[in-house]
Amino acid sequence: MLTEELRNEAEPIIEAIYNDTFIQGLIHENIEADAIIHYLKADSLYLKEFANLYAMLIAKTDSRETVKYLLGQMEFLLEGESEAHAVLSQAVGMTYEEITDEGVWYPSADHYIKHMYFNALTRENIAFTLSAMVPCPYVYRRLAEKVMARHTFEADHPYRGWFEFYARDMDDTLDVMQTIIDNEAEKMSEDDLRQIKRNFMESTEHERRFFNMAATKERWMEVGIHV
Ligand SMILES: Cc1ncc(CN)c(N)n1
Repeated sequence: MLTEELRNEAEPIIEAIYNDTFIQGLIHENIEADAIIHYLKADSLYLKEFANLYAMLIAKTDSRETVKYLLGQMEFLLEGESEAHAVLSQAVGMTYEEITDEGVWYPSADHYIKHMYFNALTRENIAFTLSAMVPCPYVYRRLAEKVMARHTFEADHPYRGWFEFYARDMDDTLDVMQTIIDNEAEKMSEDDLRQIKRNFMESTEHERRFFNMAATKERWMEVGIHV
């Protein structure tokens, strides 16, 4: 199936994310507090836009079942993955609200989100946007699986809860998204299939860039334009 092929092709990028500074910093508890704060400021806005994208897809589908699924996903996102974010904000000794009362819009997060909006705004078939959205739950679950398989965390490890949150089955999310994509892919032209694949692989790389954006505390050059 198409999504199985995509998951296999994404594996080396996810392995690279595992070896990059941010995840290694969480595992070895030597990540800078500023990098975590940078991540949370960006991620709070990212999740808000992700919920908006689900809303756009609701308007495009005529399947009641898909509408119910998308609404459920919005609900979950509007919780903002608070459990995972709480682990990180606790580790830096601040509340999530303090850190994210002004979320900040950094270049790599901007690129990732606009990649998804481009598909939502130019394609009627929701499979195109979903193929750009599915690496969001998939990469995090695959990363957490790798970490939990390779490391044993003490009960008091500050980031254990973060990995456990994402290792916990997001199966229903992923299965539904992947089923919709695989079903739509059956009827697609070669060109459209290439676009579906590009969307998925680019978003997988955007996930890597997002973590590196936080690790390097990436900002816009023109500070006057952005906070
Ligand atoms: C950028 C990003 N990608 C994925 C996730 C996990 N849903 C997240 N919280 N943030």
